[in-house]
Amino acid sequence: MKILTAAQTRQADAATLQAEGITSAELMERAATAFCEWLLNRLPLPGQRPIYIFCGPGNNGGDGLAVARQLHEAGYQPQVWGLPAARPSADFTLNRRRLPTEVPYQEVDAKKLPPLPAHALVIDALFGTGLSRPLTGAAATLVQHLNQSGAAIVAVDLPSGLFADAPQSPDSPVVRAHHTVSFELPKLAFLLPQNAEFVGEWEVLPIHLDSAFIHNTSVDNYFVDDNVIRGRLPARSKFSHKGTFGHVLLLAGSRGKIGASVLAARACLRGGVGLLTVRIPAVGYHIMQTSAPEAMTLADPATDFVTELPDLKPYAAIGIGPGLGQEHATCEVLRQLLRKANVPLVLDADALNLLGANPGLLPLLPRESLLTPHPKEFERLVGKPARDDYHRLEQLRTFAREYKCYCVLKGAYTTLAAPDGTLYFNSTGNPGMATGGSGDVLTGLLLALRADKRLSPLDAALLGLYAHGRAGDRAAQQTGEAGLVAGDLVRFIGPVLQELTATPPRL
Ligand SMILES: NC(=O)C1=CN([C@@H]2O[C@H](COP(=O)(O)OP(=O)(O)OC[C@H]3O[C@@H](n4cnc5c(N)ncnc54)[C@H](OP(=O)(O)O)[C@@H]3O)[C@@H](O)[C@H]2O)[C@@H](O)CC1
Ligand SMILES: Nc1ncnc2c1ncn2[C@@H]1O[C@H](COP(=O)(O)OP(=O)(O)O)[C@@H](O)[C@H]1O
Ligand SMILES: [K+]
Repeated sequence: MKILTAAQTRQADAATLQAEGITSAELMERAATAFCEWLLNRLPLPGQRPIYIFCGPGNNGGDGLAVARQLHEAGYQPQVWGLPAARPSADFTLNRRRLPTEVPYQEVDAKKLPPLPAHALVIDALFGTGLSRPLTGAAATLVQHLNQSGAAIVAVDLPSGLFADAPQSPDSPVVRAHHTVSFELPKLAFLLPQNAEFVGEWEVLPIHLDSAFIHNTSVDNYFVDDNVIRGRLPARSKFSHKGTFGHVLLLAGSRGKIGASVLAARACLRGGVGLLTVRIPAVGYHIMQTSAPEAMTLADPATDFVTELPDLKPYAAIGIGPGLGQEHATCEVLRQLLRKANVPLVLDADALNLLGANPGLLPLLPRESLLTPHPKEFERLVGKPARDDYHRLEQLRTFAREYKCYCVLKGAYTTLAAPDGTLYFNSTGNPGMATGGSGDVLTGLLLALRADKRLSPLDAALLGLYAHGRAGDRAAQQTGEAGLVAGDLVRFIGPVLQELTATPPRL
Protein backbone atom coordinates (compact mmCIF):
# COMPACT_ATOMS: atom_id res chain seq x y z
CA MET A 1 0.00 0.00 0.00
CA LYS A 2 1.34 3.39 -0.89
CA ILE A 3 1.59 6.14 1.70
CA LEU A 4 0.67 9.41 0.03
CA THR A 5 1.73 12.84 1.26
CA ALA A 6 -0.96 15.41 2.10
CA ALA A 7 -0.34 17.06 -1.27
CA GLN A 8 -0.65 13.74 -3.13
CA THR A 9 -3.88 12.99 -1.24
CA ARG A 10 -5.35 16.22 -2.59
CA GLN A 11 -4.25 15.24 -6.09
CA ALA A 12 -5.83 11.79 -5.62
CA ASP A 13 -9.10 13.52 -4.67
CA ALA A 14 -8.98 15.68 -7.78
CA ALA A 15 -8.12 12.69 -10.01
CA THR A 16 -11.06 10.76 -8.57
CA LEU A 17 -13.50 13.59 -9.24
CA GLN A 18 -12.30 13.80 -12.81
CA ALA A 19 -12.19 10.05 -13.48
CA GLU A 20 -15.63 9.38 -12.04
CA GLY A 21 -17.27 12.66 -13.03
CA ILE A 22 -18.45 13.28 -9.47
CA THR A 23 -18.41 16.45 -7.37
CA SER A 24 -16.17 16.95 -4.36
CA ALA A 25 -19.33 17.00 -2.22
CA GLU A 26 -20.15 13.50 -3.46
CA LEU A 27 -16.69 12.27 -2.50
CA MET A 28 -17.11 13.92 0.89
CA GLU A 29 -20.43 12.10 1.28
CA ARG A 30 -18.64 8.83 0.54
CA ALA A 31 -16.09 9.54 3.25
CA ALA A 32 -18.82 10.52 5.74
CA THR A 33 -20.82 7.39 4.92
CA ALA A 34 -17.79 5.16 5.47
CA PHE A 35 -17.06 6.94 8.75
CA CYS A 36 -20.66 6.63 9.97
CA GLU A 37 -20.83 2.96 9.08
CA TRP A 38 -17.70 2.38 11.14
CA LEU A 39 -19.05 4.44 14.03
CA LEU A 40 -22.57 3.03 14.04
CA ASN A 41 -21.11 -0.46 14.46
CA ARG A 42 -19.60 0.73 17.72
CA LEU A 43 -22.16 3.18 19.14
CA PRO A 44 -24.75 2.28 21.76
CA LEU A 45 -28.39 2.93 20.89
CA PRO A 46 -29.46 6.56 20.33
CA GLY A 47 -29.95 8.61 23.47
CA GLN A 48 -27.46 6.72 25.61
CA ARG A 49 -24.39 8.78 24.91
CA PRO A 50 -24.14 12.50 24.08
CA ILE A 51 -22.33 13.14 20.79
CA TYR A 52 -20.44 16.37 20.12
CA ILE A 53 -19.05 17.07 16.67
CA PHE A 54 -16.45 19.84 16.36
CA CYS A 55 -15.99 21.17 12.84
CA GLY A 56 -13.22 23.28 11.34
CA PRO A 57 -13.59 25.65 8.37
CA GLY A 58 -12.35 23.31 5.63
CA ASN A 59 -13.35 19.96 4.20
CA ASN A 60 -12.49 18.14 7.40
CA GLY A 61 -15.21 20.28 8.96
CA GLY A 62 -17.37 19.48 5.92
CA ASP A 63 -16.91 15.78 6.70
CA GLY A 64 -18.00 16.50 10.27
CA LEU A 65 -21.19 18.22 9.08
CA ALA A 66 -22.03 15.36 6.72
CA VAL A 67 -21.42 12.89 9.56
CA ALA A 68 -23.74 14.95 11.79
CA ARG A 69 -26.51 14.77 9.17
CA GLN A 70 -26.06 11.04 8.67
CA LEU A 71 -26.04 10.33 12.42
CA HIS A 72 -29.22 12.38 12.73
CA GLU A 73 -30.77 10.28 9.96
CA ALA A 74 -29.79 7.17 11.94
CA GLY A 75 -31.73 8.45 14.96
CA TYR A 76 -28.91 10.08 16.96
CA GLN A 77 -28.93 13.66 18.26
CA PRO A 78 -25.46 15.08 17.79
CA GLN A 79 -24.60 18.64 18.75
CA VAL A 80 -22.41 20.43 16.24
CA TRP A 81 -19.89 23.12 17.09
CA GLY A 82 -18.10 25.10 14.38
CA LEU A 83 -14.96 27.20 14.64
CA PRO A 84 -15.63 30.78 13.55
CA ALA A 85 -14.22 31.14 10.02
CA ALA A 86 -13.94 34.03 7.61
CA ARG A 87 -13.60 31.82 4.51
CA PRO A 88 -15.15 28.37 4.99
CA SER A 89 -14.62 25.89 2.13
CA ALA A 90 -17.37 25.46 -0.47
CA ASP A 91 -18.18 21.95 0.70
CA PHE A 92 -18.28 23.08 4.31
CA THR A 93 -20.83 25.72 3.32
CA LEU A 94 -22.85 23.23 1.29
CA ASN A 95 -23.02 20.74 4.16
CA ARG A 96 -23.76 23.49 6.65
CA ARG A 97 -26.82 24.31 4.50
CA ARG A 98 -27.79 20.65 4.29
CA LEU A 99 -27.67 20.20 8.08
CA PRO A 100 -31.27 19.67 9.26
CA THR A 101 -32.54 22.48 11.49
CA GLU A 102 -33.22 19.97 14.27
CA VAL A 103 -29.46 19.43 14.63
CA PRO A 104 -28.16 22.19 16.90
CA TYR A 105 -25.23 24.11 15.39
CA GLN A 106 -23.32 26.65 17.44
CA GLU A 107 -20.18 28.66 16.91
CA VAL A 108 -17.33 27.97 19.26
CA ASP A 109 -16.56 30.83 21.63
CA ALA A 110 -13.11 30.23 23.08
CA LYS A 111 -14.11 32.11 26.22
CA LYS A 112 -17.21 30.00 26.80
CA LEU A 113 -16.45 26.46 25.69
CA PRO A 114 -19.19 23.86 26.10
CA PRO A 115 -18.77 21.58 29.14
CA LEU A 116 -18.17 18.01 27.95
CA PRO A 117 -19.29 15.13 30.16
CA ALA A 118 -16.70 12.38 30.49
CA HIS A 119 -19.08 9.81 28.97
CA ALA A 120 -19.58 11.97 25.86
CA LEU A 121 -18.32 10.97 22.44
CA VAL A 122 -16.41 13.73 20.71
CA ILE A 123 -15.91 13.67 16.95
CA ASP A 124 -12.92 15.76 15.98
CA ALA A 125 -13.50 17.21 12.51
CA LEU A 126 -11.51 20.40 13.04
CA PHE A 127 -8.52 19.95 10.73
CA GLY A 128 -7.24 17.17 8.50
CA THR A 129 -4.76 17.12 5.66
CA GLY A 130 -5.23 20.84 5.04
CA LEU A 131 -3.53 21.88 8.28
CA SER A 132 -1.05 24.51 7.17
CA ARG A 133 0.47 25.75 10.43
CA PRO A 134 0.48 24.96 14.14
CA LEU A 135 -2.78 25.66 15.96
CA THR A 136 -3.06 28.92 17.90
CA GLY A 137 -5.85 31.06 19.33
CA ALA A 138 -9.39 29.67 19.56
CA ALA A 139 -8.50 26.39 17.80
CA ALA A 140 -5.65 25.74 20.26
CA THR A 141 -7.84 26.56 23.27
CA LEU A 142 -10.56 24.25 21.96
CA VAL A 143 -8.14 21.37 21.40
CA GLN A 144 -6.83 21.72 24.97
CA HIS A 145 -10.40 21.72 26.21
CA LEU A 146 -11.20 18.51 24.29
CA ASN A 147 -8.08 16.83 25.61
CA GLN A 148 -8.89 17.73 29.21
CA SER A 149 -12.50 16.62 29.00
CA GLY A 150 -11.87 12.91 29.53
CA ALA A 151 -14.41 12.19 26.75
CA ALA A 152 -13.69 9.53 24.13
CA ILE A 153 -12.45 11.23 20.97
CA VAL A 154 -12.69 9.88 17.44
CA ALA A 155 -10.72 11.91 14.91
CA VAL A 156 -11.87 12.20 11.32
CA ASP A 157 -8.93 11.56 8.98
CA LEU A 158 -6.26 12.99 11.34
CA PRO A 159 -6.16 14.17 14.94
CA SER A 160 -6.46 17.94 14.58
CA GLY A 161 -3.15 19.73 14.92
CA LEU A 162 -1.14 16.80 13.58
CA PHE A 163 0.44 17.11 10.15
CA ALA A 164 -0.03 14.11 7.86
CA ASP A 165 3.63 13.76 7.02
CA ALA A 166 5.77 16.28 8.93
CA PRO A 167 6.66 16.88 12.56
CA GLN A 168 4.63 19.36 14.59
CA SER A 169 6.35 21.75 16.97
CA PRO A 170 6.44 20.25 20.46
CA ASP A 171 4.48 23.10 22.07
CA SER A 172 1.56 23.22 19.60
CA PRO A 173 -1.58 21.45 20.79
CA VAL A 174 -2.82 18.31 19.04
CA VAL A 175 -6.03 16.38 19.71
CA ARG A 176 -5.35 13.19 21.68
CA ALA A 177 -7.72 10.88 19.86
CA HIS A 178 -8.60 7.41 21.08
CA HIS A 179 -9.36 6.41 17.50
CA THR A 180 -8.40 7.96 14.20
CA VAL A 181 -10.53 6.96 11.23
CA SER A 182 -8.90 7.85 7.95
CA PHE A 183 -9.64 7.22 4.30
CA GLU A 184 -8.21 4.96 1.60
CA LEU A 185 -4.50 4.90 2.55
CA PRO A 186 -2.61 5.24 5.83
CA LYS A 187 -0.71 8.41 6.65
CA LEU A 188 2.94 8.52 7.61
CA ALA A 189 2.05 10.25 10.90
CA PHE A 190 0.22 7.11 12.11
CA LEU A 191 3.36 5.01 12.03
CA LEU A 192 5.68 6.99 14.28
CA PRO A 193 6.05 6.42 18.02
CA GLN A 194 6.04 10.16 18.76
CA ASN A 195 2.47 10.44 17.43
CA ALA A 196 0.99 7.42 19.19
CA GLU A 197 -0.49 9.53 22.00
CA PHE A 198 -2.43 11.60 19.43
CA VAL A 199 -3.46 8.99 16.89
CA GLY A 200 -4.63 6.24 19.26
CA GLU A 201 -5.89 3.21 17.36
CA TRP A 202 -6.21 3.92 13.68
CA GLU A 203 -8.27 2.58 10.88
CA VAL A 204 -8.32 3.22 7.14
CA LEU A 205 -11.65 2.92 5.33
CA PRO A 206 -11.89 2.52 1.56
CA ILE A 207 -13.55 5.39 -0.34
CA HIS A 208 -12.43 4.20 -3.78
CA LEU A 209 -10.03 6.96 -4.76
CA ASP A 210 -8.87 6.67 -8.36
CA SER A 211 -6.76 3.52 -8.50
CA ALA A 212 -5.02 4.53 -11.74
CA PHE A 213 -3.80 7.74 -10.10
CA ILE A 214 -2.54 5.85 -7.05
CA HIS A 215 -0.87 3.25 -9.26
CA ASN A 216 0.94 5.91 -11.30
CA THR A 217 2.02 8.07 -8.38
CA SER A 218 5.52 7.44 -7.14
CA VAL A 219 5.98 7.54 -3.40
CA ASP A 220 8.84 7.38 -0.92
CA ASN A 221 6.97 5.24 1.62
CA TYR A 222 4.95 2.03 1.57
CA PHE A 223 2.84 0.26 4.18
CA VAL A 224 3.31 -3.50 3.96
CA ASP A 225 0.17 -5.43 4.74
CA ASP A 226 -1.07 -8.91 4.02
CA ASN A 227 -2.02 -8.10 0.41
CA VAL A 228 1.53 -7.04 -0.34
CA ILE A 229 3.15 -10.15 1.11
CA ARG A 230 0.80 -13.07 0.58
CA GLY A 231 2.10 -15.28 -2.18
CA ARG A 232 5.59 -13.72 -2.29
CA LEU A 233 7.21 -16.95 -1.09
CA PRO A 234 7.29 -19.35 -4.03
CA ALA A 235 6.09 -22.87 -3.34
CA ARG A 236 8.86 -25.48 -3.12
CA SER A 237 9.31 -27.51 -6.25
CA LYS A 238 8.77 -31.23 -5.86
CA PHE A 239 12.39 -31.84 -6.84
CA SER A 240 13.96 -29.33 -4.43
CA HIS A 241 17.01 -30.51 -2.51
CA LYS A 242 18.85 -28.90 0.34
CA GLY A 243 21.20 -27.15 -2.06
CA THR A 244 18.22 -25.26 -3.53
CA PHE A 245 17.75 -23.35 -0.26
CA GLY A 246 21.37 -22.66 0.42
CA HIS A 247 24.01 -23.43 3.00
CA VAL A 248 24.43 -20.50 5.38
CA LEU A 249 26.97 -19.52 8.00
CA LEU A 250 25.98 -17.80 11.24
CA LEU A 251 28.67 -16.18 13.38
CA ALA A 252 27.21 -15.56 16.81
CA GLY A 253 27.46 -15.98 20.56
CA SER A 254 29.89 -15.28 23.35
CA ARG A 255 30.12 -16.53 26.94
CA GLY A 256 26.77 -15.86 28.61
CA LYS A 257 25.06 -15.10 25.28
CA ILE A 258 25.04 -18.47 23.56
CA GLY A 259 21.24 -18.32 23.83
CA ALA A 260 21.20 -15.56 21.21
CA SER A 261 23.00 -17.83 18.75
CA VAL A 262 20.65 -20.71 19.54
CA LEU A 263 17.57 -18.56 18.92
CA ALA A 264 18.97 -17.25 15.64
CA ALA A 265 19.98 -20.76 14.56
CA ARG A 266 16.56 -22.22 15.33
CA ALA A 267 14.82 -19.40 13.49
CA CYS A 268 17.10 -19.88 10.50
CA LEU A 269 16.26 -23.59 10.39
CA ARG A 270 12.53 -22.90 10.65
CA GLY A 271 12.93 -20.22 7.99
CA GLY A 272 13.63 -22.97 5.48
CA VAL A 273 17.40 -22.91 5.06
CA GLY A 274 18.99 -25.90 3.33
CA LEU A 275 21.99 -26.26 5.63
CA LEU A 276 23.19 -24.21 8.58
CA THR A 277 26.68 -23.99 10.04
CA VAL A 278 27.13 -21.96 13.21
CA ARG A 279 30.45 -20.46 14.24
CA ILE A 280 30.42 -20.01 18.00
CA PRO A 281 33.08 -19.83 20.71
CA ALA A 282 34.03 -23.20 22.14
CA VAL A 283 31.97 -22.56 25.29
CA GLY A 284 28.82 -22.89 23.18
CA TYR A 285 29.67 -26.11 21.35
CA HIS A 286 27.65 -28.56 23.45
CA ILE A 287 24.82 -26.12 23.97
CA MET A 288 24.38 -25.61 20.24
CA GLN A 289 24.72 -29.29 19.35
CA THR A 290 22.10 -30.17 21.92
CA SER A 291 19.60 -27.39 21.35
CA ALA A 292 19.82 -27.21 17.55
CA PRO A 293 21.00 -30.64 16.39
CA GLU A 294 20.05 -29.83 12.80
CA ALA A 295 22.80 -27.19 12.71
CA MET A 296 26.47 -28.02 12.17
CA THR A 297 28.67 -26.42 14.78
CA LEU A 298 32.12 -25.04 14.06
CA ALA A 299 33.66 -24.19 17.41
CA ASP A 300 36.11 -21.29 17.47
CA PRO A 301 39.58 -22.00 18.93
CA ALA A 302 38.82 -19.42 21.63
CA THR A 303 36.58 -20.38 24.53
CA ASP A 304 34.57 -17.21 25.14
CA PHE A 305 34.20 -15.29 21.91
CA VAL A 306 34.69 -15.67 18.17
CA THR A 307 38.27 -14.96 17.04
CA GLU A 308 38.65 -16.66 13.67
CA LEU A 309 36.75 -16.46 10.43
CA PRO A 310 36.18 -19.89 8.88
CA ASP A 311 36.64 -20.58 5.18
CA LEU A 312 33.72 -18.81 3.46
CA LYS A 313 33.62 -20.86 0.27
CA PRO A 314 30.68 -23.17 1.08
CA TYR A 315 28.18 -20.50 2.02
CA ALA A 316 25.32 -18.88 0.10
CA ALA A 317 24.68 -16.22 2.77
CA ILE A 318 26.32 -15.22 6.04
CA GLY A 319 24.84 -13.75 9.21
CA ILE A 320 26.78 -12.16 12.02
CA GLY A 321 25.94 -10.50 15.30
CA PRO A 322 23.52 -12.10 17.79
CA GLY A 323 25.24 -12.33 21.19
CA LEU A 324 28.61 -11.84 19.47
CA GLY A 325 30.27 -9.49 21.98
CA GLN A 326 32.59 -6.67 21.00
CA GLU A 327 36.06 -8.04 21.70
CA HIS A 328 38.91 -6.70 19.59
CA ALA A 329 39.53 -10.11 18.00
CA THR A 330 35.83 -10.38 17.10
CA CYS A 331 35.99 -6.98 15.45
CA GLU A 332 38.87 -8.27 13.31
CA VAL A 333 36.70 -11.23 12.28
CA LEU A 334 34.04 -8.76 11.19
CA ARG A 335 36.61 -6.72 9.26
CA GLN A 336 37.84 -9.81 7.39
CA LEU A 337 34.29 -10.90 6.71
CA LEU A 338 33.41 -7.54 5.17
CA ARG A 339 36.54 -7.70 3.02
CA LYS A 340 36.14 -11.28 1.84
CA ALA A 341 32.41 -11.96 1.60
CA ASN A 342 30.87 -12.08 -1.84
CA VAL A 343 27.49 -13.50 -0.77
CA PRO A 344 24.56 -11.74 0.95
CA LEU A 345 25.32 -10.60 4.50
CA VAL A 346 22.93 -10.06 7.42
CA LEU A 347 24.37 -7.95 10.22
CA ASP A 348 22.75 -7.53 13.63
CA ALA A 349 23.34 -6.59 17.25
CA ASP A 350 27.04 -6.52 18.21
CA ALA A 351 28.13 -6.61 14.57
CA LEU A 352 26.29 -3.27 14.26
CA ASN A 353 27.72 -1.96 17.51
CA LEU A 354 31.20 -2.81 16.20
CA LEU A 355 30.45 -0.95 12.97
CA GLY A 356 29.27 2.03 15.02
CA ALA A 357 32.40 1.99 17.16
CA ASN A 358 34.64 1.57 14.09
CA PRO A 359 33.08 3.72 11.38
CA GLY A 360 36.09 3.00 9.16
CA LEU A 361 34.47 -0.40 8.56
CA LEU A 362 31.31 1.06 7.04
CA PRO A 363 32.74 1.63 3.56
CA LEU A 364 33.62 -2.08 3.48
CA LEU A 365 29.95 -3.10 3.68
CA PRO A 366 29.21 -5.16 0.57
CA ARG A 367 26.32 -3.82 -1.55
CA GLU A 368 22.89 -5.14 -0.63
CA SER A 369 23.95 -6.14 2.87
CA LEU A 370 21.00 -6.34 5.26
CA LEU A 371 21.40 -4.55 8.60
CA THR A 372 18.87 -4.89 11.43
CA PRO A 373 19.46 -2.26 14.12
CA HIS A 374 17.00 -1.24 16.81
CA PRO A 375 16.90 2.54 17.34
CA LYS A 376 19.82 2.58 19.82
CA GLU A 377 22.02 0.45 17.56
CA PHE A 378 21.03 2.68 14.63
CA GLU A 379 22.07 5.76 16.57
CA ARG A 380 25.48 4.16 17.23
CA LEU A 381 25.72 3.27 13.56
CA VAL A 382 25.11 6.79 12.28
CA GLY A 383 26.94 8.39 15.17
CA LYS A 384 24.39 11.02 16.08
CA PRO A 385 21.01 11.06 17.80
CA ALA A 386 17.92 11.88 15.77
CA ARG A 387 15.98 15.07 16.55
CA ASP A 388 12.69 13.19 16.28
CA ASP A 389 11.14 10.17 14.55
CA TYR A 390 10.86 11.97 11.20
CA HIS A 391 14.52 12.90 11.31
CA ARG A 392 15.39 9.28 12.19
CA LEU A 393 13.57 8.13 9.05
CA GLU A 394 15.58 10.56 6.97
CA GLN A 395 18.80 9.27 8.59
CA LEU A 396 17.66 5.75 7.70
CA ARG A 397 17.00 6.65 4.06
CA THR A 398 20.34 8.43 3.78
CA PHE A 399 22.21 5.54 5.37
CA ALA A 400 20.67 2.96 3.01
CA ARG A 401 21.44 5.15 -0.01
CA GLU A 402 24.98 5.91 1.06
CA TYR A 403 25.98 2.30 1.75
CA LYS A 404 23.70 0.79 -0.91
CA CYS A 405 22.32 -1.52 1.74
CA TYR A 406 18.98 -2.65 3.13
CA CYS A 407 18.66 -1.25 6.62
CA VAL A 408 15.87 -2.25 9.03
CA LEU A 409 14.88 0.02 11.89
CA LYS A 410 13.18 -2.28 14.39
CA GLY A 411 10.18 -1.20 16.41
CA ALA A 412 6.40 -1.23 16.38
CA TYR A 413 6.18 -0.52 12.64
CA THR A 414 9.58 -1.90 11.75
CA THR A 415 10.87 0.09 8.80
CA LEU A 416 13.00 -1.23 5.97
CA ALA A 417 15.03 1.22 3.91
CA ALA A 418 16.05 -0.01 0.46
CA PRO A 419 19.24 1.16 -1.29
CA ASP A 420 17.16 3.60 -3.37
CA GLY A 421 15.91 5.26 -0.16
CA THR A 422 12.35 3.90 -0.33
CA LEU A 423 10.90 3.03 3.09
CA TYR A 424 8.64 0.05 3.79
CA PHE A 425 6.68 -0.01 7.06
CA ASN A 426 5.80 -3.45 8.39
CA SER A 427 2.28 -3.94 9.72
CA THR A 428 2.59 -7.07 11.86
CA GLY A 429 3.84 -7.66 15.39
CA ASN A 430 2.82 -6.66 18.89
CA PRO A 431 4.33 -5.29 22.11
CA GLY A 432 4.73 -8.85 23.43
CA MET A 433 7.73 -9.01 21.08
CA ALA A 434 9.53 -6.39 23.13
CA THR A 435 11.42 -9.16 24.91
CA GLY A 436 15.05 -10.28 24.82
CA GLY A 437 15.88 -12.47 21.85
CA SER A 438 13.09 -11.43 19.44
CA GLY A 439 15.68 -9.64 17.34
CA ASP A 440 17.91 -12.73 17.26
CA VAL A 441 14.98 -14.70 15.86
CA LEU A 442 14.52 -12.06 13.16
CA THR A 443 18.19 -12.31 12.17
CA GLY A 444 18.01 -16.08 11.79
CA LEU A 445 14.84 -15.89 9.72
CA LEU A 446 16.19 -13.14 7.46
CA LEU A 447 19.40 -15.12 6.97
CA ALA A 448 17.45 -18.14 5.75
CA LEU A 449 15.42 -16.01 3.34
CA ARG A 450 18.48 -14.16 2.01
CA ALA A 451 20.00 -17.53 1.10
CA ASP A 452 16.92 -18.49 -0.92
CA LYS A 453 17.95 -17.63 -4.46
CA ARG A 454 14.34 -17.50 -5.62
CA LEU A 455 13.79 -14.30 -3.60
CA SER A 456 15.08 -10.82 -4.43
CA PRO A 457 16.87 -9.05 -1.55
CA LEU A 458 13.84 -6.77 -1.14
CA ASP A 459 11.32 -9.61 -1.11
CA ALA A 460 13.43 -11.62 1.35
CA ALA A 461 13.59 -8.68 3.74
CA LEU A 462 9.91 -7.73 3.46
CA LEU A 463 8.79 -11.32 3.81
CA GLY A 464 11.05 -11.91 6.81
CA LEU A 465 9.86 -8.82 8.66
CA TYR A 466 6.22 -9.56 7.97
CA ALA A 467 6.49 -13.26 8.89
CA HIS A 468 8.40 -12.45 12.09
CA GLY A 469 5.67 -10.06 13.25
CA ARG A 470 2.94 -12.44 12.26
CA ALA A 471 4.63 -15.27 14.14
CA GLY A 472 4.61 -12.90 17.13
CA ASP A 473 0.90 -12.24 16.66
CA ARG A 474 0.13 -15.95 16.43
CA ALA A 475 2.29 -16.69 19.48
CA ALA A 476 0.68 -13.92 21.55
CA GLN A 477 -2.77 -15.43 20.93
CA GLN A 478 -1.58 -18.44 22.92
CA THR A 479 0.81 -16.92 25.45
CA GLY A 480 -0.61 -13.42 25.89
CA GLU A 481 1.67 -10.47 25.19
CA ALA A 482 3.35 -10.46 28.60
CA GLY A 483 3.95 -14.20 28.50
CA LEU A 484 5.53 -14.24 25.06
CA VAL A 485 9.21 -15.23 24.90
CA ALA A 486 11.42 -15.16 21.83
CA GLY A 487 11.45 -18.95 21.51
CA ASP A 488 7.67 -18.85 20.97
CA LEU A 489 8.22 -16.90 17.76
CA VAL A 490 10.33 -19.71 16.35
CA ARG A 491 7.48 -22.22 16.71
CA PHE A 492 5.23 -20.16 14.47
CA ILE A 493 7.69 -19.34 11.69
CA GLY A 494 6.88 -22.53 9.78
CA PRO A 495 3.08 -22.18 9.87
CA VAL A 496 3.29 -18.49 8.99
CA LEU A 497 5.58 -19.09 6.02
CA GLN A 498 3.18 -21.77 4.87
CA GLU A 499 0.31 -19.25 5.00
CA LEU A 500 2.29 -16.77 2.94
CA THR A 501 3.41 -19.27 0.29
CA ALA A 502 2.10 -18.85 -3.24
CA THR A 503 -0.54 -21.38 -4.20
CA PRO A 504 -0.29 -22.91 -7.67
CA PRO A 505 -2.94 -21.71 -10.11
CA ARG A 506 -6.08 -23.86 -10.18
CA LEU A 507 -6.87 -25.81 -13.30
N1 LIG B 1 -9.22 11.81 -0.13
C1 LIG B 1 -9.62 12.04 1.07
O1 LIG B 1 -8.97 11.57 1.97
C2 LIG B 1 -10.81 12.89 1.32
C3 LIG B 1 -10.69 13.91 2.24
N2 LIG B 1 -11.72 14.61 2.70
C4 LIG B 1 -11.56 15.49 3.84
O2 LIG B 1 -10.97 16.69 3.47
C5 LIG B 1 -9.98 17.04 4.41
C6 LIG B 1 -9.03 18.03 3.86
O3 LIG B 1 -9.77 19.19 3.67
P1 LIG B 1 -9.08 20.61 3.41
O4 LIG B 1 -8.06 20.46 2.36
O5 LIG B 1 -10.17 21.57 3.19
O6 LIG B 1 -8.31 20.86 4.76
P2 LIG B 1 -8.76 20.92 6.30
O7 LIG B 1 -7.95 19.92 7.01
O8 LIG B 1 -10.21 20.90 6.49
O9 LIG B 1 -8.18 22.35 6.75
C7 LIG B 1 -8.18 23.46 5.89
C8 LIG B 1 -8.80 24.65 6.55
O10 LIG B 1 -8.19 24.86 7.79
C9 LIG B 1 -7.51 26.12 7.80
N3 LIG B 1 -6.31 25.96 8.57
C10 LIG B 1 -5.25 25.19 8.30
N4 LIG B 1 -4.37 25.21 9.32
C11 LIG B 1 -4.92 26.04 10.26
C12 LIG B 1 -4.49 26.47 11.53
N5 LIG B 1 -3.34 26.07 12.05
N6 LIG B 1 -5.27 27.29 12.21
C13 LIG B 1 -6.45 27.73 11.72
N7 LIG B 1 -6.90 27.35 10.49
C14 LIG B 1 -6.14 26.52 9.78
C15 LIG B 1 -7.30 26.45 6.36
O11 LIG B 1 -7.19 27.82 6.24
P3 LIG B 1 -5.95 28.51 5.48
O12 LIG B 1 -4.72 27.63 5.73
O13 LIG B 1 -6.34 28.52 4.06
O14 LIG B 1 -5.83 29.83 6.11
C16 LIG B 1 -8.57 25.89 5.75
O15 LIG B 1 -9.65 26.75 5.96
C17 LIG B 1 -9.38 15.73 4.77
O16 LIG B 1 -8.62 15.74 5.94
C18 LIG B 1 -10.64 14.88 4.90
O17 LIG B 1 -11.21 15.05 6.18
C19 LIG B 1 -13.07 14.15 2.29
O18 LIG B 1 -14.00 15.14 2.43
C20 LIG B 1 -13.09 13.67 0.86
C21 LIG B 1 -12.06 12.64 0.59
N1 LIG C 1 5.76 -2.97 20.21
C1 LIG C 1 6.20 -3.79 19.24
N2 LIG C 1 5.41 -4.09 18.19
C2 LIG C 1 5.86 -4.91 17.20
N3 LIG C 1 7.09 -5.48 17.18
C3 LIG C 1 7.91 -5.20 18.19
C4 LIG C 1 7.52 -4.36 19.27
N4 LIG C 1 8.57 -4.27 20.11
C5 LIG C 1 9.55 -5.04 19.60
N5 LIG C 1 9.16 -5.60 18.45
C6 LIG C 1 9.98 -6.44 17.57
O1 LIG C 1 10.78 -7.32 18.34
C7 LIG C 1 12.14 -7.34 17.87
C8 LIG C 1 13.07 -6.84 18.97
O2 LIG C 1 14.38 -6.84 18.51
P1 LIG C 1 15.62 -6.38 19.40
O3 LIG C 1 15.32 -5.06 20.02
O4 LIG C 1 16.82 -6.50 18.57
O5 LIG C 1 15.60 -7.47 20.53
P2 LIG C 1 16.79 -8.40 21.06
O6 LIG C 1 18.05 -7.61 20.92
O7 LIG C 1 16.44 -8.63 22.49
O8 LIG C 1 16.76 -9.64 20.26
C9 LIG C 1 12.15 -6.47 16.62
O9 LIG C 1 11.97 -7.25 15.48
C10 LIG C 1 10.96 -5.54 16.82
O10 LIG C 1 10.42 -5.09 15.62
K1 LIG D 1 -9.64 15.90 12.43
